[in-house]
Amino acid sequence: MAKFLIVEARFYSHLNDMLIQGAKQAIEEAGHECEVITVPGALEIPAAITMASDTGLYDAFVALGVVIRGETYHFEIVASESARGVMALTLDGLVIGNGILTVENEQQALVRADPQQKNKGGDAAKAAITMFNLKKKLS
Ligand SMILES: Nc1c(NC[C@H](O)[C@H](O)[C@H](O)CO)[nH]c(=O)[nH]c1=O
Ligand SMILES: CC(=O)[C@@H](O)COP(=O)(O)O
Repeated sequence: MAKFLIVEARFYSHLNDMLIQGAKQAIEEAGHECEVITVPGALEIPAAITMASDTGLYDAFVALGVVIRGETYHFEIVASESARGVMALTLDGLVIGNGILTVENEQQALVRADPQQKNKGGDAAKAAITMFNLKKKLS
């Protein structure tokens, strides 16, 4: 059994609750444990994963959040830089499933967050589980 940490950026609570539900279900169905920590926005996710990883308490991470396009260039910064930060950590060897939605509007986010529909939280957790298993096999 492995210890997963869900790092969620609580910018849109109702959407995050759905992402977390899907992710937790996938982790628990696979027989693993999980905890959840909360950060303010998607830009804080990579730093929080780094801090949590440094504790040595966690085997794998799931990044969850929702970035919805607004009127300015800020969307591009939050969407791209959060993904870049998560990707940099994976290339350093951390196991992370990226479930940060980057969408045009709330309706797109709802369909993707809902565990009964696209279940992107569950998909991100399953990706982390697969990569955790691969890391174990290759090390
Ligand atoms: N606009 C969204 C943000 N913006 C906030 C940033 O992520 C960050 O918390 C702030 O710039 C302080 O460092 N975050 C989201 O998760 N989703 C958004 O739509
Ligand atoms: C993701 C965002 O950047 C968004 O929430 C910010 O909106 P705006 O560009 O209208 O300030």
